[in-house]
Amino acid sequence: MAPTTSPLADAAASAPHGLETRPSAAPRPAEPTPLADARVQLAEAVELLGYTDGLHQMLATPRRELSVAVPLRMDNGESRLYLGYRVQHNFSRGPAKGGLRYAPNVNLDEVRALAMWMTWKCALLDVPYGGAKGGVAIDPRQHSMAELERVTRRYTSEILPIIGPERDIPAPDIGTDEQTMAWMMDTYSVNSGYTVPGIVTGKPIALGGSLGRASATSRGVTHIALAALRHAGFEPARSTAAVQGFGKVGADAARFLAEAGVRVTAVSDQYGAVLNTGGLDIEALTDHVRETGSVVGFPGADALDGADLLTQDVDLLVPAAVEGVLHEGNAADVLAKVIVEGANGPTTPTADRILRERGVLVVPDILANAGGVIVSYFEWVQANQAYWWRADEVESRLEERMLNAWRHVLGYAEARDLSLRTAATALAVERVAEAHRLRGLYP
Ligand SMILES: NC(=O)C1=CN([C@@H]2O[C@H](COP(=O)(O)OP(=O)(O)OC[C@H]3O[C@@H](n4cnc5c(N)ncnc54)[C@H](OP(=O)(O)O)[C@@H]3O)[C@@H](O)[C@H]2O)C=CC1
Ligand SMILES: O=C(O)CCC(=O)C(=O)O
Repeated sequence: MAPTTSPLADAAASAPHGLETRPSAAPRPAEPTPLADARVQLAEAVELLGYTDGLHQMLATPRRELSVAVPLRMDNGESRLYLGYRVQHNFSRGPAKGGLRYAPNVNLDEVRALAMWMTWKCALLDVPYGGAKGGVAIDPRQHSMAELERVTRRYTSEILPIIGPERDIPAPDIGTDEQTMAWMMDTYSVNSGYTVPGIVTGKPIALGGSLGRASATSRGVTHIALAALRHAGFEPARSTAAVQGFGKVGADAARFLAEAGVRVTAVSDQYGAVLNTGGLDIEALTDHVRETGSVVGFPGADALDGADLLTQDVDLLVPAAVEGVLHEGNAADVLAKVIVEGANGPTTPTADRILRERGVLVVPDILANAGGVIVSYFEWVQANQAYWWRADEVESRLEERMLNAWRHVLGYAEARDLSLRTAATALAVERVAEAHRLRGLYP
């Protein structure tokens, strides 16, 4: 029988009574925003590549943006109205691709930034997509499964004119999951008159999803984290780590790191953090989160302030929650020597500069968390061919692509004395600009 509440709503319903969300970091100084951060990163790459202002403008500007109103009839009969967005930043290399986020603070500028990062990520990993992102400004924890289904179907209907397996292919992001993708696929298919599995990725396996997609981002983060630790002179089996965010990316990243021998000493979620310097039992912690809805109160650890997670004395820090958590107000206090960005946009340009000056190796989001879109690409290929691969095939192809990209970015950065972020962005931007040039769109 179909469940009547979502896993997210279940978690909220069972969260310890009175638990409040906590800031993910010490308060970030007022501006800039993720969009400003993304634009600074692009400008640095453009300067390095010596591009014209016209090409810079072309690369900076989303090709298509749609804002939609999403009315919701609540279970109690009341009505609400939510705002939703889909931004297609670029499709010069193929259909636009990127996740759908449900979070209360979603806004158009944030979605624009996330869409731009998707363009660079897809180009860097050489998957044949452009970049897109979507969002609805809604807190999924405040809604029943039935309400989330209605919101998802309505949002999908509103953006239907601009999505499609050859146009723009959504996937899960913060606050959405494979059930969300199943509703999107059904809504699109009903409107098409036939089943279109290639319209979304991150679907349930039973609907044509790929083995290995659910854990792909975290596996990719782990491949990169182990390579980066070794590059920085750390033996993973003697290293320690802290992970911010215990959702789809953070929880599995903590598990895979622990399986690789890394001592994961601290993790956090919206409600707070937990610390055990001897190493957290990630399996027991996962059970605790399933039962209570939060890492807070885990009996095998001490309580820690969420903001303090980022400044723990560990070798590796994996921010895997939201943007802008490492900023000029806390970058100097970070003790980790390696940062691997599971989240999109967790480090501001000012923090990047401070961390680089302090010798901290920052592996940027567009490389570190690309495992998700790589296996989304595999899923789309499998769905379009109606032929599915074994889990070990998916995982070995994922590892090969991640490590090839790591070596490529590292080599480019070292040859030019660049940060990994500037190197990765420049490599990606160059590929997108080349596509523009070949298609005749060079201004
Ligand atoms: N899912 C994917 O395949 C990919 C995701 N990403 C990026 O990874 C990051 C996490 O996404 P994902 O794991 O999918 O999302 P989830 O919704 O599954 O998990 C998000 C996690 O972050 C925590 N969190 C949310 N807001 C805050 C906050 N303000 N402060 C502290 N913690 C917070 C949540 O806490 P709580 O559990 O209490 O809600 C949760 O643990 C995002 O930046 C996303 O864009 C990047 C590539 C692919
Ligand atoms: O799997 C995808 O298509 C995109 C995942 C995503 O949103 C991201 O990489 O940020």
